[in-house]
Amino acid sequence: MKEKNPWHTPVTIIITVIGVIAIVALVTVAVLQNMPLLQKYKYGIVLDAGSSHTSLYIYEWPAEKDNNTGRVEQKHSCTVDGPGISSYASAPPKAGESLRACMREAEEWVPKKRHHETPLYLGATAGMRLLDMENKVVSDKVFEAVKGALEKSPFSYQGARLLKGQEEGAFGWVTVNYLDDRLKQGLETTGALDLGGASTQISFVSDNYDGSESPSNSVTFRLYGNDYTLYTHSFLCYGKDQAQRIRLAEHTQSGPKIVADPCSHPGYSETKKYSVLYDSPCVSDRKPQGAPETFDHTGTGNFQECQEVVKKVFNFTKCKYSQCSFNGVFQPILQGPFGAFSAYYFVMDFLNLTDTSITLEDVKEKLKLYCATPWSQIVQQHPKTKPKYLAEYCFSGTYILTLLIDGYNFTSVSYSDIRFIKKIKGSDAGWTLGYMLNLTNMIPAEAPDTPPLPYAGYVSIVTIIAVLIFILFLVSVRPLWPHCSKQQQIV
Ligand SMILES: Nc1ccn([C@@H]2O[C@H](COP(=O)(O)OP(=O)(O)O)[C@@H](O)[C@H]2O)c(=O)n1
Ligand SMILES: [Ca+2]
Repeated sequence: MKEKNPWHTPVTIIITVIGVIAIVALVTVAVLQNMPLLQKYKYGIVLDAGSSHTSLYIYEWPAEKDNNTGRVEQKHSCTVDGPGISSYASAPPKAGESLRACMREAEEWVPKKRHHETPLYLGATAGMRLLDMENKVVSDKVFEAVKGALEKSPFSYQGARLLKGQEEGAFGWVTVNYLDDRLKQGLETTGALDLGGASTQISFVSDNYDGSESPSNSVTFRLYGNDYTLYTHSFLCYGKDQAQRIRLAEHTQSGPKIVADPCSHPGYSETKKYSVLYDSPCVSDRKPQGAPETFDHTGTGNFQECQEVVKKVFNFTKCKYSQCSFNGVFQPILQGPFGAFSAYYFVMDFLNLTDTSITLEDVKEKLKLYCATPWSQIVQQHPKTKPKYLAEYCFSGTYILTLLIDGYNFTSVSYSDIRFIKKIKGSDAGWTLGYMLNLTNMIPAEAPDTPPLPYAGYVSIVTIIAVLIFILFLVSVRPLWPHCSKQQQIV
């Protein structure tokens, strides 16, 4: 008669069932507890009130990772119809109204339940800096109008203010390096070159610059545990639209009726008003006395002569520092790769010159041919581009080369370190993202604590260990298994 082991059936079954349930529960709890929360997103909105136009940017990031890195992305952008807010000096309320369509668009892009917690910022740059210098009362009225419009939105309005040139340069640098993932990884940084309509910024880190020479050009950051001393400078009036005015002011000092301009195409001819040309603090003190009301702006299309005229916009004579860029402004030795965005990109893209593997000599040759092309041909080749913009690419291309080479001291070798960029990983290069990251404290000073294992590795290890424990357990209770009991009996 078989002797029945009183332990083996009910006990092993119960132990096994409890063991399985315990392991499943352990793994489930561990996995659920540490699982990234369902992907919920947060949003931030920044309006870039530039001299020529206003753009609205919506940024998005996973809700549980406010403090983490490389995750903020541009979700949408909207270009405000009409000119920049500084152009509404004679009718400030219209500056506020102009923002309405883009604000509505933003309401559609940001999920309704996030509206009230979405920070909304407006930063104004050189157009408003000039208006502020010209007429503070009017610039305050324009700010009041845009504030009124933004306060009415369902978002969490955080203020509309004039950015300092230094902030504009530094936040452009933060944007470029954040998007390139250079800050978190502590890699060599990329310099930032921003060309606007009314001002231009250059920002870079140089081993030769510790901030002691010309401290007003230094901005220090501690980001992800790394210290940076950034050199930055903003040249007011050296955006391409104001530089164009300064250059034409050179031509019109004697108040002529006809201006033969080497930076305009042969056959170009347009009647322009002296009062409009000189309506800017960048040139208003040079307005010729007794000039006629208008002048005929005609083109001769000569690149070399255009270069000569453009060079006169810069003052290279005085420098009280160890070295300067221009106008007596300190600049350390250029270092590292550079990203050139905004109008640098728009102009070079139009001229098919964004590829910097094209040598500087070839770039000049191409520009020479372009400037010499008759205006009628240019208009015919670009039927969709507004003639107002089309008329200026020869000047703008020449200005960009002169600013880079003669102004900032790029050489035919270091020119190839420049990348002309519009976007990095889907987000526009510009100061807005860096501005928002700073104001929302989204870049920590110290490197964030990261879990020692990635999530998938953690789940795998918990599962493997649990299964191993279970197998060990089964092996340890093996003598209680039915067939083992039998074998013991036979022996
Ligand atoms: N599609 C575009 C958009 C802007 N732009 C130019 O890019 C510049 C942008 O300057 P901005 O409005 O940001 O002016 P700032 O306040 O930065 O000086 C202006 O000169 C525009 O004419 C362009 O050339 N093509
Ligand atoms: Ca700008």
